[in-house]
Amino acid sequence: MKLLNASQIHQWDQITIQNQQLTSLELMERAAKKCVDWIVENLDKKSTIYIFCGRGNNGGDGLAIAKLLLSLDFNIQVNILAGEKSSADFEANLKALKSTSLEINELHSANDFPKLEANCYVVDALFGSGINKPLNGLPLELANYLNNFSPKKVIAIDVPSGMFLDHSSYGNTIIQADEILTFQTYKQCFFIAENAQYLGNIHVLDIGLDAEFPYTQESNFEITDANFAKNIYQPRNPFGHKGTFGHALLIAGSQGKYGAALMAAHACLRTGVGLLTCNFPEEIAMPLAITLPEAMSMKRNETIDWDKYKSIGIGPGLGMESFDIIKDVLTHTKSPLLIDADGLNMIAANDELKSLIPQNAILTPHPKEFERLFGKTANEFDRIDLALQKSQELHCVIVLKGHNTLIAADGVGYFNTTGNVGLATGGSGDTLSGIITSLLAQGYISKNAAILGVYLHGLAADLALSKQSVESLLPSDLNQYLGMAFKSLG
Ligand SMILES: NC(=O)C1=CN([C@@H]2O[C@H](COP(=O)(O)OP(=O)(O)OC[C@H]3O[C@@H](n4cnc5c(N)ncnc54)[C@H](OP(=O)(O)O)[C@@H]3O)[C@@H](O)[C@H]2O)[C@@H](O)CC1
Ligand SMILES: [K+]
Repeated sequence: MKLLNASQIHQWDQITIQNQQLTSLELMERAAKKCVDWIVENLDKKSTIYIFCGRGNNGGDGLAIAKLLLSLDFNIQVNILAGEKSSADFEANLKALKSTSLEINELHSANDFPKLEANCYVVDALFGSGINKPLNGLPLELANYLNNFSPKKVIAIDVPSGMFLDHSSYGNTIIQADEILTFQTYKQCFFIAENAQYLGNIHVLDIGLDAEFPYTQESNFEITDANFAKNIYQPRNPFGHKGTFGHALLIAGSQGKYGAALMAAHACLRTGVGLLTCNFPEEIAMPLAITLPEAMSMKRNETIDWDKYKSIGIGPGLGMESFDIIKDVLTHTKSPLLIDADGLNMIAANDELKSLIPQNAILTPHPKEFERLFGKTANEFDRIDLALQKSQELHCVIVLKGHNTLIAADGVGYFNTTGNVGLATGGSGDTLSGIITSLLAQGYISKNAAILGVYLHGLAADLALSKQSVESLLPSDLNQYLGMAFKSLG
C-alpha cells in the first residue's frame, strides 16, 4: 500500500467529494461517525471527554464528534482555539453545536484552559494534515498543559497535533496520543521511531475515500503488509529437489560470537534453503553438526568455489579481523550477496571495500551501522532519504533495521509492518540474515528477498507471542514460528 504525503491526502479528499458527489461537510460527518463508533465501543461513558478543537477541518471533525456524542448522552466539554480564521466546515459545525444547550469554551489564553477532571479522556482535534509549522503560542501552551496532565487516554483525531505527516517533527512539541483514529490510511509519520513517544495504538478508520486515487499517485514509500507479502511469495514447486531450492553459503562467527553464526544457520535452514554450507570457525564445526545436522561445513580459510552457491550471507558475528575473507567475497562472488554486522563495519572502515560492493547486494545495517557506512543525519526522515539515495547510487538494497524496518530499493522505501519490541535483543539481526540468505538462494530477487525476509522475521516474532512475552522472546524462538509465518502466505 502506497503512503501518500499530506498534499496527496488533501487531494484524495477533494477527488472523493467530486466523484461521490458529496459535500465536504458530508465527508466530515462520515469521518466523525466512524470516530464516534470507535469511542462508543472503547471508552467508558462515565468519564468526561474534553474535546479540543483547532479552527480548520481537524477542529471541524472535533465539533462533529462532539455533536454526535452529545446526542448519545456522553458527558463532553468542548474547547475551541479562539481566532479569526476558520474553515467553512468548522463554522458549519460550530453553528450546529451552538444551537444545542452545550456551552462552548473559547481559549484566548492559558487562563481559559479547563481544569481537567481526574480520569477524563481528551480528544485532540487541534491540527491534522493541515499542520504547516511547529506548534507555538497558545497551541504550544495547550499541548504542554495536556502532556503534563496525563488523562486516562488522549485520543488523537487523524494525527497527534503538532506532528508533520511526511517530514521530521524532531525537537517539536506534539500532543502525546494513546489512541490515534486516523482516516483511511496510515501516514508516513507513524513509521518513524523518532515519533514513537507520541504515537499510541493506531486505528485506521475506513471513511470510504475514492478507491482508485492512490493507484494514480506517485509515492516513494509503501508499506509491506500481508497482501504485499503474499504477492511476492513463491510457493514451493512440489516437484522440486534440493537443487531447486538453492545452495547457500553462510560466512559467520568468530571467537565469542559463535552463537550469532549458529542462529543465522538455523534460521536459514528453517526458511527453506535446499543446501547450506557454513564457513564458521573450526571450533564450532562439531557443535554445528550436533545442533544443526542438516548443515554442512567448511574451514574458514578453505578455497571457496564461486560457482557453487546460489547465495552468500556474510557478517553475523564475524568479528573485525576477517578483512581477507570479506575482500575475497566482495571481489569474487558471482552469487547474490547479503552483508550484515561486522561485514558492514569492515566496509565502513575501508573505502576500497566500499567500492567493491556488488550490484544487488543486500546490506542490513542497524542505525549505528548505517551511520558508520553513510554518515550522520539530522533526523530520521533524512536518514531514510539517505538510504533511498544510497540504494540507488550503489544499485543495492538497504535494509535499515528498526521498529518499522525500512527496505530501500530502486529509490522506493518499503516500511515493514510486522514485528514487536521483543525483537530488540542481540541475535535478532543474525536470524534475519539467515532468513534473507535462504530466500536469495531460492531465487528471490534481492528486493523481494529483503522485503519478504523482514516480513517473515517480524511475523514469526508476532506469532511467538502466543507463548512468549516481549520480554522473554529470544531470537532462536523465531525458528519454531517460521513455519506458521509461511503458512499464512499460502
Ligand atoms: N483527508 C481527508 O480525507 C479528510 C480530512 N478530514 C480532516 O481534515 C483535516 C485537515 O484539515 P485542514 O486541511 O483544514 O487542516 P488542519 O490540520 O485542521 O489545520 C488547519 C489550519 O491550521 C493552521 N495551522 C497549521 N499549523 C499550525 C500551527 N502549528 N499553529 C497554528 N495554526 C496552524 C493552518 O492555517 P494557516 O496557519 O496556514 O492559515 C491550517 O490550514 C484532517 O486532518 C482531518 O482531520 C476529515 O474531516 C474528512 C476527510
Ligand atoms: K489532531
